[in-house]
Amino acid sequence: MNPVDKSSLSSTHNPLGGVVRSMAREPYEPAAHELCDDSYNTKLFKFIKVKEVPQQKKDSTNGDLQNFQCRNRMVKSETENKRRVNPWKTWFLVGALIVLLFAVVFVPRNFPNTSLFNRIRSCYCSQQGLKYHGIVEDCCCDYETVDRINEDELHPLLHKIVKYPFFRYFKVKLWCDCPFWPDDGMCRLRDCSVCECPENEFPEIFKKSSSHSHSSDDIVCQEGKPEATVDHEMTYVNLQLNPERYTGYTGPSARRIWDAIYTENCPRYPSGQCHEKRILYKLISGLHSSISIHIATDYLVDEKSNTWGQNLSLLYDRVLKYPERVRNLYFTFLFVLRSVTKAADYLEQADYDTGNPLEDTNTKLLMKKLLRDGKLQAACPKPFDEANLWKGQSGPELMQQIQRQFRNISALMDCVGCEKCRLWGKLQVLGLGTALKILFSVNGQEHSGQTLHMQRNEVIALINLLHRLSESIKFVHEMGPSVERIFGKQISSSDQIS
Ligand SMILES: Cc1cc2nc3c(=O)[nH]c(=O)nc-3n(C[C@H](O)[C@H](O)[C@H](O)COP(=O)(O)OP(=O)(O)OC[C@H]3O[C@@H](n4cnc5c(N)ncnc54)[C@H](O)[C@@H]3O)c2cc1C
Repeated sequence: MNPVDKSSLSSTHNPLGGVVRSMAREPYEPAAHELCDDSYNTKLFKFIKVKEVPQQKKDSTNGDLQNFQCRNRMVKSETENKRRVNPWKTWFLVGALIVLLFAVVFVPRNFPNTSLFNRIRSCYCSQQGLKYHGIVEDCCCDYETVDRINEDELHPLLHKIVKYPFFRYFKVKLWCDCPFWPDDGMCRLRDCSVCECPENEFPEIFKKSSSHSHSSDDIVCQEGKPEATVDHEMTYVNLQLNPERYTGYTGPSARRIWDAIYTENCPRYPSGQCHEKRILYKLISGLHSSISIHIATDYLVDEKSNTWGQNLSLLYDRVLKYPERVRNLYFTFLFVLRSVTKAADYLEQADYDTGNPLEDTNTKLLMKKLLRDGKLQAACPKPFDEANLWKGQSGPELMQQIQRQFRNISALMDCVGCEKCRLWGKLQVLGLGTALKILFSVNGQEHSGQTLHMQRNEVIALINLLHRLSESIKFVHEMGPSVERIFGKQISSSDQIS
């Protein structure tokens, strides 16, 4: 071989911006990457062979390059020999590779609760710096799975379902007296008020009572005064026209209600206390987070020009800054999701008739898809395990205590001083109550031994609540990390200044 012309060593740039190296080389001492780049085989060659090439050969007459090529050939042929001699080794390696691939790709996707893989995954996630990873507390599903399944399956389905007539008309008694204190709430925005449906808008069939598989709705004012239960006070509201969003309802009135809920009806038991006691607090806190998230995502950013948009600092200040509130949101979502899947047989058979055959058939089909979703069942078969709750000697007593507290919380919704907040407050509290009722039931039996039964309004509330929570989870998952980076930094740098 001719001596190498150094000018031919020059590198050129390829059109994609990478560097293309000339083939010619200087007399050879092989570059590190040529002998041991990260390819497994090259390392194998190096390991097996380099020692066995006699040193004199390297320095012999044909020069280093030939030496290297020769050495490489030798290494290869040696390896090939070894392969020929021992084919089991190759098969063993291929087998190991397949098992590894199976373990990394298939098992975690299909058996997300396999503890070994959860551990591997949580290690991986903590390396990625994710704040929420591992199993959602007291639940049977991890954060990553919830995010994935919500984004791919649940949210798109729920988003369609709630638009169908059956789910978009909610029957509500918006004006009841507050049973605890004189009404004090005043909402300053026009957006506080609810636009009620005209008589001819909501499905005729809803007006007729119990000719359906759902029993007729029996809505009384929560303070339980029968004289207040006059049907003309009932209102049908089109939820699609009255979205949950910022209303300007704030100050002492709103604060008083949250305080009453937390301090009197679902105190925050220290962790370590029996988890039945903490459940109600976590459910309400998760719901509170979701309400705050909806305020933040649909906010009146400029009152003068009536411009609506996102308020990310509010999202951070009220929810993201407190990881416990985010965790409670995931908990509440899984709790409600479990109640929906537990009641799957009932909900699948339910009558979604609104007098519009095409839309009603679609509602039924989508509900079936939601209830029997294969990916959900594979990834998170039992989002929450209620089997161990309310057991033991104090079980029945605890259950009654929660029911009592929950009735009080429902009654407090009549004290919410803003119509639209009251509408969504009542709907979501009814949804939570329905979820509890389903999970209190054993094998579809309510406690008196009666078969589980749901009113139409309860089904509407349950599914709309699940949709609200699903939307909040989606938003936190998509926006959370960047909002935390921006606002978390601002806070820590202002902490440093002060
Ligand atoms: C039932 C209900 C429905 C409402 N719906 C709407 C609505 O649709 N649109 C609207 O604009 N306003 C709504 N509001 C008002 C809204 O929730 C706030 O009360 C209001 O915006 C004032 O917020 P704040 O900053 O004072 O904190 P608030 O949200 O009122 O919180 C009060 C206190 O509760 C604690 N807290 C806050 N979040 C959590 C949590 N996730 N878990 C545990 N503790 C928590 C904190 O100590 C906080 O200081 C509603 C209020 C109620 C009671």
